[in-house]
Amino acid sequence: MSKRSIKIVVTGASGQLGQCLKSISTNWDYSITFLDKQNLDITSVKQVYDVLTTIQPDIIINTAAYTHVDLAEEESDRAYQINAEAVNTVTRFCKENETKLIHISTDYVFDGEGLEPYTEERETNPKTVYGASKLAGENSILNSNLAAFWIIRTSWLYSNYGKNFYKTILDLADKNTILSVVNDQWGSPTRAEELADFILRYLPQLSSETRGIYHFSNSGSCTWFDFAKAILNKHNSHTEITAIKSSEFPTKARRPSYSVLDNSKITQVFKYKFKNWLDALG
Ligand SMILES: NC(=O)C1=CN([C@@H]2O[C@H](COP(=O)(O)OP(=O)(O)OC[C@H]3O[C@@H](n4cnc5c(N)ncnc54)[C@H](OP(=O)(O)O)[C@@H]3O)[C@@H](O)[C@H]2O)C=CC1
Ligand SMILES: Cc1cn([C@H]2C[C@H](O)[C@@H](COP(=O)(O)OP(=O)(O)O[C@H]3O[C@@H](C)C(=O)[C@@H](O)[C@H]3O)O2)c(=O)[nH]c1=O
Repeated sequence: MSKRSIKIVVTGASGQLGQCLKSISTNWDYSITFLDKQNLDITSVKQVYDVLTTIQPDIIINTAAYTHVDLAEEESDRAYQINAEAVNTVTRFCKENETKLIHISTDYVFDGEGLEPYTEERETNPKTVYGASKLAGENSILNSNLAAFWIIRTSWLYSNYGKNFYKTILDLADKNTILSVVNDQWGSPTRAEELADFILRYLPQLSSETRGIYHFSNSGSCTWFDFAKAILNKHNSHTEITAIKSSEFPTKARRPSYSVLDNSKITQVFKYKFKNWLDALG
């Protein structure tokens, strides 16, 4: 399949990753249709079939998701509808139409009790509704026996688009708030533009040979406190910041203490070189 002929649909197009994909899409010779929730609500089986049958994409990049980690604890049904049932519908469409699927998942599928980076083979054990609903989405793809799919688990995504920790910290700093940030949860911040670039650059290699789960995160690890400090540094902000324990920042959903992803499979399979998280922050 030549690059020019690849027809792609991006779901959840007005979200963070969707907007990153759109912002760099002109660098590529693909025919990409960006569909936000108004144009394609993935929880509507009829819309999924009507819209996608009309477009007949070669590849669907599913960035649509319910990502409100705390609210999901109260809106479990909605989280499962979007992150699990709708993923099942999209997967069914892909299977029936021989469409390839790139689906995005999360480090929160792990319980965070590990002490070393999580490989793709490691047992999952989500502790939050968000994580469990995303895992259910992964499982519907894995159980479908779809010929060509990538499930890309990423972590701590940030960019200038949408809502994310990076922007929240800058907003709080702007308001001159004294920041208190947890220093006992470890992970790997991942620049969303880098993930978007990886997806568009490597998608011609999506095939039955490369199908499977992949971990994509910038290399190295830090705590949310380290990340916040680096964000403030980058923006020459002198806002005061204190390291606190998770117990001092109670949230509805308990985040994993350690959710660093081992990204070496992508390096091995695609010869891809990840940036360190601090270098990626710039
Ligand atoms: N953000 C992060 O830190 C991380 C994200 N991920 C995963 O990466 C993917 C992209 O995340 P990100 O872009 O940051 O998330 P966003 O929340 O920014 O984007 C998700 C988009 O999906 C849309 N959406 C929600 N419900 C539906 C629906 N029924 N039909 C169609 N679209 C819908 C949302 O619209 P609306 O907001 O209007 O509901 C939103 O625009 C997700 O799968 C997420 O789970 C993984 C690890 C880290
Ligand atoms: C804003 C803020 C957060 N925190 C803590 C709360 C939490 O434990 C941690 C992260 O905060 P957030 O709620 O912004 O991040 P959170 O929504 O948990 O981010 C997650 O989003 C989902 C979608 C994913 O898939 C994950 O990879 C991850 O990126 O930092 C502070 O300690 N101080 C603060 O001022």
